[in-house]
Amino acid sequence: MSNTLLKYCGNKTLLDYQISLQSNADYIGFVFAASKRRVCPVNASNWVEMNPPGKKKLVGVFVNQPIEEMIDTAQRVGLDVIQCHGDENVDFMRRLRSRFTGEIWKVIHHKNEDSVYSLVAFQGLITAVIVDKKIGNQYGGTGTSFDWSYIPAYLKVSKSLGIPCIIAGGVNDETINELLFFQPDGVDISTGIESNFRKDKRKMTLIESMVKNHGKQRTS
Ligand SMILES: O=C(O)c1ccccc1NCC(=O)[C@H](O)[C@H](O)COP(=O)(O)O
Repeated sequence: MSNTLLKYCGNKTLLDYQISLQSNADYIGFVFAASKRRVCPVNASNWVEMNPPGKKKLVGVFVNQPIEEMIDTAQRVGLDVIQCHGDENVDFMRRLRSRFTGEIWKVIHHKNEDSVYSLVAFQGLITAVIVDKKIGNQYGGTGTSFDWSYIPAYLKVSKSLGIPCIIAGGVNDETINELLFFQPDGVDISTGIESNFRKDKRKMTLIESMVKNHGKQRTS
């Protein structure tokens, strides 16, 4: 079996969430930030109450939002992970760390080599890093990849900090084999598991078989 962590993000309806629940994903994400995938905490909390996530962990995605809002949403929905997907700085992350006992993930929007080393400043404050692509004021969910030749550098730095490195942006059934070649710790997908803006079970199954087969090749 592959040990690559899998997160399915941007679950926008009860049906999306139920489809993700039936998948082999480790993490299920809700976007609580400005986005076409934004969900309201009351709806997400009702869905979770009706369909408890079992062993899967719930992730809330936020972009430059107040800590109080993150904590309220985390408590209401029962989030295991707060994912800061904006321009949150070290001081903000330190304050969040002192208020939230669960996992905290921080995005790095890859621009250039400096982006790789910007991760070091968050040492001790975050439990995983997500590397993603930002386009204009679209902080995530763009369906577009950053320059993957930088992945080995991100993996090296995150390993030295003792945290997993999760790759996001433009991952789908046509690109995932190329990504798995780099052996990331985790993969985060939103657009690539959708058809007509709704989560697609068939695409998830295809991606999961590729992740599983890749794991087999690595260990045999
Ligand atoms: O998904 C969004 O709409 C979104 C909007 C604003 C900030 C973050 C967002 N998504 C965060 C994620 O974790 C996505 O899975 C990640 O950006 C990858 O997206 P995609 O390229 O669509 O697979």
